[in-house]
Amino acid sequence: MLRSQTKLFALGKRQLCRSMSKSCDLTLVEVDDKTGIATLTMNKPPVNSCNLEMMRALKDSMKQIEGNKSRGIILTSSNNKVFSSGLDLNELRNPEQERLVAFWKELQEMWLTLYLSNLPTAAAINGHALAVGCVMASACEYRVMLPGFTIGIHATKFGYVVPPFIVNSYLSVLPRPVVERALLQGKIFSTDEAQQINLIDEVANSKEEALSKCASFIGSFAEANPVARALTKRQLRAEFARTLLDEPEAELKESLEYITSPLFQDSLDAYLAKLKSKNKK
Ligand SMILES: CCCCC/C=C\C/C=C\CC/C=C/CC(=O)SCCNC(=O)CCNC(=O)[C@H](O)C(C)(C)COP(=O)(O)OP(=O)(O)OC[C@H]1O[C@@H](n2cnc3c(N)ncnc32)[C@H](O)[C@@H]1OP(=O)(O)O
Repeated sequence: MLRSQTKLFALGKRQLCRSMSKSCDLTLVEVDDKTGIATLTMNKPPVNSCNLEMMRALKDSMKQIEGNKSRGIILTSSNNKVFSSGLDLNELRNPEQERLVAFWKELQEMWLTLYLSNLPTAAAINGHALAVGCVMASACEYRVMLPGFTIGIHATKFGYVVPPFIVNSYLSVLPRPVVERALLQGKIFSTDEAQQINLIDEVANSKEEALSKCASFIGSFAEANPVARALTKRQLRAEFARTLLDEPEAELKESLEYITSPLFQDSLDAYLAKLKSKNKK
């Protein structure tokens, strides 16, 4: 995509600058003037983990793209090894109640905004997509992945119960028996395995090729009336979004109780220690 053909803007600046000093643009949005397709790039070093500010930036960017009358959204990463490492586990560890409430509500809203977007959505998965990273890719309508990476929801492997809307994200892409086995095993798929079970739609050999394949998918709706398309999509997806649309407070309460339980905190401590020790060896 040529720089001259794109409009570039960034969100999350103010939020990030309050809590971190490393970088100031959590998300980047480029709109191709010719196609009208927006590329939404996750840009939170080192591994695009989703903390409160990141999810807010993602949600705000998606709303801004919808408001700008773009023709579609391609979600991707500025990191060429990691699409997203999922929720920022530090947000869940010994959380301060008020921040945890804001964090979980933001997760609910970010997921709903992406899952029910009026626009065609596609993910150019140019790195590992783990847990909520996989959930975000699954919430899109189309997925193109680069070889040599992994994708999946491995929560049960490290002792976490999978929330219903995360189950639904998988169910909107994969058949129920496949979802059941994958979630219960905490299975992480290679690019090839993901293609075999249709968790991803295509494999591309470079990020440029992945973006181009995503753009072609979005272009395939050129003949569809955007309003009719959006309302039909909402109808098709409403069932899986029902819990969060109708009873977000109940889902929040259940999740908060679970996250703050000693059982959850103990397994999180052990998991984080394992993750950190990897880099000390
Ligand atoms: C009864 C009813 C209950 C209903 C249930 C309700 C609620 C349940 C609540 C929660 C359920 C569980 C939900 C889970 C969703 C999630 O998304 S949890 C996130 C899971 N993600 C992971 O496990 C990914 C772990 N990361 C990796 O495997 C690797 O980092 C990587 C992505 C493959 C990249 O590897 P790479 O070698 O490039 O990088 P490093 O490993 O060196 O990482 C760099 C740096 O970043 C830290 N880090 C990585 N991932 C995270 C993360 N997700 N959160 C926080 N920090 C992360 C890592 O520790 C390194 O830090 P450093 O050593 O200090 O440099």
